[in-house]
Amino acid sequence: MPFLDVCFSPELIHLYELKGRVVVVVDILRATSSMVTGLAHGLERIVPVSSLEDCKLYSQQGYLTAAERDGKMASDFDLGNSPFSYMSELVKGRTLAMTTTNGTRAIRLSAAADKVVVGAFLNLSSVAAYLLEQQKNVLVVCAGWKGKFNLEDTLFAGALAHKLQDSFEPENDATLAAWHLYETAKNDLEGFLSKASHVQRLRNLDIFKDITFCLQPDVYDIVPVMEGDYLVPYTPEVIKS
Ligand SMILES: O=C(O)[C@H](CS(=O)(=O)O)OP(=O)(O)O
Ligand SMILES: [Mg+2]
Repeated sequence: MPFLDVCFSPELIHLYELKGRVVVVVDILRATSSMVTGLAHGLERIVPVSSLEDCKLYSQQGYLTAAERDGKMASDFDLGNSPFSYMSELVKGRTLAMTTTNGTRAIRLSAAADKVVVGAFLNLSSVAAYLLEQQKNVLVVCAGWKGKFNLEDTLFAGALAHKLQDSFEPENDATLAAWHLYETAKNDLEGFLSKASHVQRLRNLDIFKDITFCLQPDVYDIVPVMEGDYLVPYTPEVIKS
């Protein structure tokens, strides 16, 4: 049986052998939830970039651009980091260059993996189906917050471990911890997260509906998969049928 492991912060990623694994990068609030939403609403592809400067260069090439720092949309870009802005007609058929505080960095740090995909509660079952298709060891990389642990990404890792419990073996205590945390929280994710740091940070910015939206399971059936420099949408066969 393949293994499922969890890396609680991008700062710990150097401890893991990425080669031979599928990495699932998760940033529930809000980067990976927004990526899934955008690709499900017709974005053609997304290039995750690390810096605001690099993102700006893409705009000179005619790309749509999205940039967020400290929860706020950076000025002079087309989109921020709210999933609701990724539902607009503006995204259809376009390529997006995107940079966020935590999520896009975690994706770039995972590049050495055999495959890098993007997970969120919004596409939880599709990510599980994709991993069943691949049959390789999995590492869930939690984007966390500025190098620190967060609850919401760990809950996603636990939810995925629950979904895959008959087909993937927990590699160590990190997976077991995420599994138990999700077991405790699963009946009321939003209530469980009410004191979580980033939930409070977003509330202080008057961002409420994003939190509720990002915690919904299985709204979309696509999995963003990294192909070269771009995330493109993929729908697993079992989800299609
Ligand atoms: O926009 C977000 O939700 C966060 C902002 S931050 O963590 O407060 O800087 O960015 P993300 O990269 O999606 O974690
Ligand atoms: Mg985040």
